[in-house]
Amino acid sequence: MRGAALDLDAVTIKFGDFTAVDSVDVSVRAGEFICLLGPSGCGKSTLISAIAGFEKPANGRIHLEGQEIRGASLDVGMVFQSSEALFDWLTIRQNIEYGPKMRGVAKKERQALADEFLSLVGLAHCADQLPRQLSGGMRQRAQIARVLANEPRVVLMDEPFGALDAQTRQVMQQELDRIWRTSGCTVIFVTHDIDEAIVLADRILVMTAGPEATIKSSYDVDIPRPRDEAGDEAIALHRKLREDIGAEVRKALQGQGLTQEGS
Ligand SMILES: Nc1ncnc2c1ncn2[C@@H]1O[C@H](COP(=O)(O)OP(=O)(O)OP(=O)(O)O)[C@@H](O)[C@H]1O
Repeated sequence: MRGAALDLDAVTIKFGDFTAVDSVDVSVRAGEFICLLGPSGCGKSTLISAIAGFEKPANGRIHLEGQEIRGASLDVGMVFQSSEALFDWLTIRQNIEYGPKMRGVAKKERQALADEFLSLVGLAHCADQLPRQLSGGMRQRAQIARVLANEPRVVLMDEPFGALDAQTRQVMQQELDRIWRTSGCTVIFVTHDIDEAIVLADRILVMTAGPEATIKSSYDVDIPRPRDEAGDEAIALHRKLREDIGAEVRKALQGQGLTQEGS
């Protein structure tokens, strides 16, 4: 699997007269791990929906390795927060084989793909179970395997660990770090959790409060992997990000009339 470069050029996304995202410019390197942070409701999901080809920008363009993204494609996979995205009547193996089957991959080859990704996410022993028989963390691993079995070049993740308890979340972050390095794909990961972004990202992008949200700042994370969120560098970066995002959250709350100016 090979990651793809992405170029977002003046991307604006509207819902009717409402401009959710305004003029976003971002270049992502092939194989890069980007985390997207920002106040609740600023437009993170909207932006990655446009990269997935689910939303069409009102202005601007998104290119994957120079090809304009005009709709959903197998090059871009999406992992959602809810593991209900799995088909609950299919076994884990059948869920993983579903995408390859739909694109006409022969039975033997898709069985091999399923074996490869079941083993990559550590679920080989659960292949024949149904999603409801697995824990939340295991279901999220199955979702990741299902997406990777389509051999995407870019994986978009919308708060994939948001519903997990703190311990499971930490294990899943370590697992994702390993899976990403093995698979080589480009990842864009939406999260509310600053520590999660610090542990995972090559680069963290902070969005402004919406409407008309855009990219406010970009932080290269040069801390050696595997990372410890309690290390000095991580703590210093956490502080900077908290201030940066906090200013946007206050703006968003003021916009909703919920705080006084300067509070
Ligand atoms: N289909 C839609 N129709 C109209 N407005 C929408 C639609 N989808 C999103 N919005 C609006 O666009 C803005 C951005 O929403 P979005 O879900 O992208 O934010 P977010 O940063 O992902 O939020 P959160 O962090 O809470 O998940 C919000 O004001 C939201 O109400």
